[in-house]
Amino acid sequence: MTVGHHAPNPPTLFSFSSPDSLVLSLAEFVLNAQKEAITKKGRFAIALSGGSLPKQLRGLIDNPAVKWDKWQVFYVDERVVPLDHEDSNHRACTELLFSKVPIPEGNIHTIDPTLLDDLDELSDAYEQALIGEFAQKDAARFPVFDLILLGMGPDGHTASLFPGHELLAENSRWVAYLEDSPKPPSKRLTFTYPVINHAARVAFAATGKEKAEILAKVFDDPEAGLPASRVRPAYPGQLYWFVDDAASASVQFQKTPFKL
Ligand SMILES: O=C1O[C@H](COP(=O)(O)O)[C@@H](O)[C@H](O)[C@H]1O
Repeated sequence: MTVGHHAPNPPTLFSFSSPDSLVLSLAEFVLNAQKEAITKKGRFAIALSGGSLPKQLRGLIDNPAVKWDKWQVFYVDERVVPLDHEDSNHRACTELLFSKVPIPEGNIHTIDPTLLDDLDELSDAYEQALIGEFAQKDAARFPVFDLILLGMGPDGHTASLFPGHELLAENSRWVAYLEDSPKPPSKRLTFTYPVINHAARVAFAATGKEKAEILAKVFDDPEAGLPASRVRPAYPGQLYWFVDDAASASVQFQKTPFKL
């Protein structure tokens, strides 16, 4: 990727009147990213969030166009709990998506559940898994995911990057941990902005009127520096938002009719 001196591309905001149209369009969008990635590189590197995101991916289930064997899946953030714990993002993605599709287990990169007692080791090991997938880390290089899918909490957090937290300023580590998450559980691992903002495409999915006030702030007051506003993929990366009309009701920023 040539980052150069270009300003980041502006975000594209898609707002849908029904949950089903959002889900179907998001599936179409993921498939388009998958096709482009497989054509170029023979595999599709994608990172998923937890929270409400996994259920928005149900349009991929029973979809014959998905090349599951080509997917390499990482988690944007993960709670430091066993993989079958009810708070685990991996568990949520497995229950709502992976258990229903033929993805090879080895293509899903979870945190190492044997390292839950040592957060340094746990985050280093996850960073090593990224390095293994994306070649050697050096000062000038970052992993370039084909697609990173994010959610946004009602406080404007994304991944496990929370308003006012020191990790918002992390600019060298790819994976970091926190022990003071304001949203339980308190111990978490998260991709940092250097990873999120070097993806080829980043897409948020956020729905419901409880997200309306914060979504307006993210779009119309980006200087406030909310975690979700700080997602600005480096050029030529693209940023998309898939929201419903309830969430976008107060946003002044221009909405775009969905098309690929
Ligand atoms: O704690 C988390 O929250 C965010 C947002 O969740 P949502 O339920 O409001 O969509 C999520 O994206 C992240 O992966 C998760 O760990």
